[in-house]
Amino acid sequence: MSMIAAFYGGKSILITGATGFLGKVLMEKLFRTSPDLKVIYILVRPKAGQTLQQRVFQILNSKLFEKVKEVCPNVHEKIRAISADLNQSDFAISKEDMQELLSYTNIIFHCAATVRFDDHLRHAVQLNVTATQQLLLMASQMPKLEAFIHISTAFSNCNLKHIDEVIYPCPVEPKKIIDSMEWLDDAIIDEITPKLIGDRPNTYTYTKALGEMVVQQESGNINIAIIRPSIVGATWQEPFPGWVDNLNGPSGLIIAAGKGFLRCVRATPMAVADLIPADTVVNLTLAVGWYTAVHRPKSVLIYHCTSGNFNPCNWGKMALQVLAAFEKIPFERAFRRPNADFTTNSITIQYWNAVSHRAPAIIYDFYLRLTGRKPRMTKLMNRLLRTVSMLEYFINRSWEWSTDNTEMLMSELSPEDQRVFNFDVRQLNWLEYIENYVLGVKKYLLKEDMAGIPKAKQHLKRLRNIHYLFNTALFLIAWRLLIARSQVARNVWFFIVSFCYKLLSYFRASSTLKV
Ligand SMILES: CCCCCCCCCCCCCCCCCCCCCCCCCCCCCC(=O)SCCNC(=O)CCNC(=O)[C@H](O)C(C)(C)COP(=O)(O)OP(=O)(O)OC[C@H]1O[C@@H](n2cnc3c(N)ncnc32)[C@H](O)[C@@H]1OP(=O)(O)O
Ligand SMILES: NC(=O)C1=CN([C@@H]2O[C@H](COP(=O)(O)OP(=O)(O)OC[C@H]3O[C@@H](n4cnc5c(N)ncnc54)[C@H](OP(=O)(O)O)[C@@H]3O)[C@@H](O)[C@H]2O)C=CC1
Repeated sequence: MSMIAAFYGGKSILITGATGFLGKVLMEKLFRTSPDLKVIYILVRPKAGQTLQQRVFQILNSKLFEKVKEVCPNVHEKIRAISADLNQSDFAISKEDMQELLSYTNIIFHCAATVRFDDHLRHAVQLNVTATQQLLLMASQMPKLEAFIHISTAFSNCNLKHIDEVIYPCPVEPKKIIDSMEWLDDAIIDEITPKLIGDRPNTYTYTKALGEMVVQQESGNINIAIIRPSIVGATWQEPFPGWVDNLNGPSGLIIAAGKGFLRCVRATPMAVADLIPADTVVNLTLAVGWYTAVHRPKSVLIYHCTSGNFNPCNWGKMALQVLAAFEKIPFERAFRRPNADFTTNSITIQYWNAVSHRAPAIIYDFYLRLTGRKPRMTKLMNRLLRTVSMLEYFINRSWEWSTDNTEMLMSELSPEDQRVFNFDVRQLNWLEYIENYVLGVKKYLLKEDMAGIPKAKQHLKRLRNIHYLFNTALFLIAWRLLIARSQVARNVWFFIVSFCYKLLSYFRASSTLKV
């Protein structure tokens, strides 16, 4: 019997960010392995014209929850969606709901965050720092609370090369930042943002670091732990391989590459691609929840959830694996054939962006205009290149994360728990994982039918022929223009033609002699 699964039995669990990518996988695993848990409270905001109930209904009816419904048929009775907006004071939770949360919650998993790299500092601070502070205040009033698990990111200290499982202080205290956001206007915040984030690449990593400081400062008597996952990718094994439901991290780029929009990037092939499957993060998170509640460590323990030091794979190798997966599982209606060129040179990437990305987009838009349709490719390409430029920081560097706490926890688990809550990525086969990832992107993000694969392969063949034809025509035109203008080019051309002619005569003569 799994001790961790048994631990969550009968518990009231509060999850923030349960409608997000990681939150859903966390909720699914909890219901599947501990169907006898009492209730999961989720803080949800109404969104895109959907009520809370509609949002919960949509989640429970997704493919992700198919297995859960078998082991926990009354799952919908065990989810209690609470209307909340983490941007509001007291999260805009009603008095009755707040009272219920304070009275019964045993465990908190704090997953909610803004993960946008370019979010305005005010908003990023509100969600990633102030909301964390407010949640800790709530937690301090919960008599039955056993553990508070905060999800941060391995990149909260990406300004360092070697990162230990400790909290590194930021120069300006989080409380001062929170206060200043209340009275500074947007223009001033914009001006001071680069100074505040310093050598971090964006407001996301900076505010996640501030969030960790808040956790440490406000921990009081609460049993707290912090999980720092690296780049979270599709599920590896559970509930099934390849599940993914948003474009963050590599998923959007896999689409862009598979559809042939993105063919080259400024990336370092040898840099470590520290991807971590979502189910691995969730397994570690649940194990940490159990360990923190049962063993009550004296200080806030931090757990790195990374793959680099256990089972490293670099971007170069990963891109080749992605390309190999596209051969087997092509995406429908690709714009161009997938390709993966890497350069670290900023001039080369400018050239490639012009020739390989912008020029085909402009030509395609010209074709759309000619055929009476609205041009859209140039706009799409510009947005894609902007996105890629924001990810460049992470694909041109390698980091070392120490994993002493994570390894310690692994050794504390019983063999059964190590199996049920597996977070040992040494067992991960990257080739297999990437293939399932690409399959998952095709099925769950693009919603493409597997039956369309032969047609997609045909389409790629056609694109390859068009590519060869186009290049040959371009070469002949360029050469013809050159010959018309340059004596040297003409001499080279006549030399090549006469050389080929002589070679042909020689072979013809020697074959006649043999006969
Ligand atoms: C698995 C291996 C990968 C290999 C890739 C394929 C290789 C094949 C060969 C290809 C050729 C070369 C490619 C090689 C690629 C090399 C490897 C790249 C791997 C990618 C590495 C990712 C690194 C991530 C680092 C993360 C570190 C921190 C991790 C965390 O803690 S948090 C989670 C990370 N957060 C995010 O990812 C959020 C990022 N997104 C944003 O911040 C914003 O969306 C934005 C980029 C600023 C854009 O904002 P906008 O206001 O412009 O609008 P919007 O958000 O509505 O989106 C605009 C359109 O762009 C689409 N989109 C959004 N995100 C992505 C994305 N990550 N990739 C691609 N496209 C994205 C969005 O859908 C919109 O589309 P539209 O509606 O059609 O306009
Ligand atoms: N994905 C990744 O690569 C990594 C993620 N992480 C961390 O993991 C955690 C989860 O990330 P992930 O699941 O990928 O992110 P998502 O963007 O998928 O989910 C974010 C969640 O936060 C909720 N949320 C955002 N704003 C509010 C608000 N004002 N009120 C209530 N809820 C809100 C969202 O709700 P709604 O559905 O209403 O928008 C959603 O449920 C984050 O803390 C992130 O920093 C760490 C490392 C890597």
